Amino acid sequence: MMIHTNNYILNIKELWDDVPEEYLSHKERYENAIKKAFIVLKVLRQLHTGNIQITDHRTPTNVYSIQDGIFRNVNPLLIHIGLFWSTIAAQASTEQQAEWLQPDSSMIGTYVQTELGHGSFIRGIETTATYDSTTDEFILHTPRLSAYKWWPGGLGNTANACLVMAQLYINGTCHGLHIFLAQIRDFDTHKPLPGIKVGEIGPKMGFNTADNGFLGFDNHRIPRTNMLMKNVQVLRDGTYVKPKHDKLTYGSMLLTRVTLISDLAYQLSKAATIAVRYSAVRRQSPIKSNEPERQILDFVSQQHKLFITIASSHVYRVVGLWMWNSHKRVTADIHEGNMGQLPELHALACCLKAISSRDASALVEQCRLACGGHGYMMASNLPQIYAYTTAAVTYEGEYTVLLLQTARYLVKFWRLAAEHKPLPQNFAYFEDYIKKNFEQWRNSPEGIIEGFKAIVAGKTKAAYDTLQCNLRNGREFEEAWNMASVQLTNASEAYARSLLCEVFWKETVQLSTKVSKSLAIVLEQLAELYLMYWALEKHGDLLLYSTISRNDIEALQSRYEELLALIRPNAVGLVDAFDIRDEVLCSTLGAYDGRVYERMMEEASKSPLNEDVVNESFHKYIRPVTMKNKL
Ligand SMILES: CC/C=C\C/C=C\C/C=C\C/C=C\C/C=C\CCCC(=O)SCCNC(=O)CCNC(=O)[C@H](O)C(C)(C)COP(=O)(O)OP(=O)(O)OC[C@H]1O[C@@H](n2cnc3c(N)ncnc32)[C@H](O)[C@@H]1OP(=O)(O)O
Ligand SMILES: Cc1cc2nc3c(=O)[nH]c(=O)nc-3n(C[C@H](O)[C@H](O)[C@H](O)COP(=O)(O)OP(=O)(O)OC[C@H]3O[C@@H](n4cnc5c(N)ncnc54)[C@H](O)[C@@H]3O)c2cc1C
Repeated sequence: MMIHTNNYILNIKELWDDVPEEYLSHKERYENAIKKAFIVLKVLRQLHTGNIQITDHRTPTNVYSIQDGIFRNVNPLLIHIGLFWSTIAAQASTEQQAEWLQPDSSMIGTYVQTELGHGSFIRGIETTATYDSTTDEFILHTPRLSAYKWWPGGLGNTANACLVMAQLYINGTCHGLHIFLAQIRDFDTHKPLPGIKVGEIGPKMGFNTADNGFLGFDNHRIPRTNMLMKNVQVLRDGTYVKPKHDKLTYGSMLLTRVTLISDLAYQLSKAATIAVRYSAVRRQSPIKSNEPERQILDFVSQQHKLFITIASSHVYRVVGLWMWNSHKRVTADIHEGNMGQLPELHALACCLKAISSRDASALVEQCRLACGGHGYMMASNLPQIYAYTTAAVTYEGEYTVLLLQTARYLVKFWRLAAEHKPLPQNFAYFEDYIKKNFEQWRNSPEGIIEGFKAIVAGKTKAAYDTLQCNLRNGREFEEAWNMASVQLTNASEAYARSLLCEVFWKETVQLSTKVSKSLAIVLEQLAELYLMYWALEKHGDLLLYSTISRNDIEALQSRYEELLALIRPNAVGLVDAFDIRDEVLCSTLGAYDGRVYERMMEEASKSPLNEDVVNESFHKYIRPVTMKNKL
């Protein structure tokens, strides 16, 4: 069968709600979401097996973006689709993949890593997998309360299998963290298997249909062949065959961090679409007293809030794709046994995941605030987008923890520079900074990129010097590192920003040669706006570490304001170009037709509190008090 994905899915009636999700209980929400999840899964499986083919020349990610509208919240199978299968595909041996990756598999899985006691510091994970050579099995065990798995999406009620991260023990020796496939519920009855304690963790700020769960093992046995064995093996006699790199087990986190950058770009484009369209419809106060009230989009301060969101969505789309391609390249190298590029990819993924999630949640919130009171309504969908986006600052590697990973990488290169050892080309600017080869400031995108590199060098130097000073004062390395950690995270953040500016500008300039002149102008305006915005935000750092002057900053401010005016006529066109359907935006404020007030009234009429003209609580609680007072 040939289908157009959007039309096909939009026509599946059971996927679309009559009653807004906010009015359902926690349990009803899950049940509604799981019904839809299995309809979506069926479509994905049909696409995968080729039973249905799409005519819109896109990939299953098309289904992924439409699902934001279907679920409004989160697909309870997100981790099953996004992490369970991809981890098996990346880390299981060919034989294991042949057995487990069947399109008609009974397994509904999840990725079970975090515990009540440990999330960031995964070496501290306490769940054990002990090899029993007499039976050729691993025994999974939760030794204490803090070792209970806590958080995995889909675990609460849905999954019947999972990939568990546990400490591997063979003959009393701990070999560190490894991944094991464990069945946790009966495929037929769905009851937890003996030795399994599993449940749901309760309501959260968002992700309320994600079915996050807890899990404990009481000496639960699984076959030896259930350890994921592509990169590392345990043989029948208990021999441990080491991986080529001991962090290959962490590969799923790396991949998800890379994927997330593009997902956050998409969330930003949704928020920008809602806020810009609303700002074109909403009129509030005249600019000159004798004129009619103006669209709030005409206020320059409103443009300042919104155009950076449009630009940031483009930045993360471009950089997300750039990282995706790097990941593909490095993975191919790893297949060939070359691990050389893995540390760089890890360092980039860490800081870019951290900054993209932090930027995205701040900008989504900025869009919500830019919609005034109406942005506070659930029906605007901005609160839900915020709750979804801000979770990404924490999951898949907490913000600060990831920035500190990138700092390790920066400090290594700074040490090389300080010791006058050869540096890779992309860190040659460290040497320039040490030799005080400062470029004359240029008020241009290229000049700003150079300025950001000077900030990275200056902040890495400051962090490194503090670290050395702490060491000289007799501190042990880890303690000295902790004492310098504020400066270290600052250096990482600056590094991420310089990468974002450089990659976005270079890719935009390249893209501009391939599109029409009029489109190229707008794309370059957006890219320039992004660079100017951040140069102004970080002007204090530029003054500290580059050769910028006060006059240069004033000139940047003028150019920035000029860019806001240049982008204003295209603002609505730019968000329309994100091409997000009303059914996906789910917003009274952001629909294409601009019927904001009509939609708000229509949505309000769905409130159960409007079902009765007089709510029965009046008779029970209000009247006895108010009537008594009258007497
Ligand atoms: C229809 C649907 C279709 C598609 C969907 C597709 C995609 C989905 C898209 C988006 C997903 C959206 C939503 C998902 C929602 C929720 C998902 C949430 C899932 C989770 O949260 S899973 C749990 C994640 N947990 C973490 O991330 C924990 C964070 N902690 C760590 O990663 C590590 O502990 C650490 C990196 C902080 C430190 O590790 P360590 O202590 O073992 O290591 P050291 O600090 O000692 O470092 C040693 C050395 O190793 C290097 N290193 C560390 N990690 C890696 C790595 N991953 N790769 C390579 N190298 C690594 C480190 O740099 C050190 O090197 P050095 O040379 O010594 O400096
Ligand atoms: C919505 C959601 C979905 C999730 N889904 C899954 C899932 O499917 N599977 C799964 O396994 N997990 C999942 N998680 C768990 C998630 O990965 C962890 O919460 C995350 O990795 C952070 O770990 P933590 O909660 O232990 O935070 P902590 O590490 O306890 O962080 C608390 C504070 O301590 C600071 N801190 C911690 N260590 C350091 C350090 N070394 N240096 C400096 N500061 C430090 C942090 O910066 C932070 O400020 C999910 C979480 C959420 C919120």
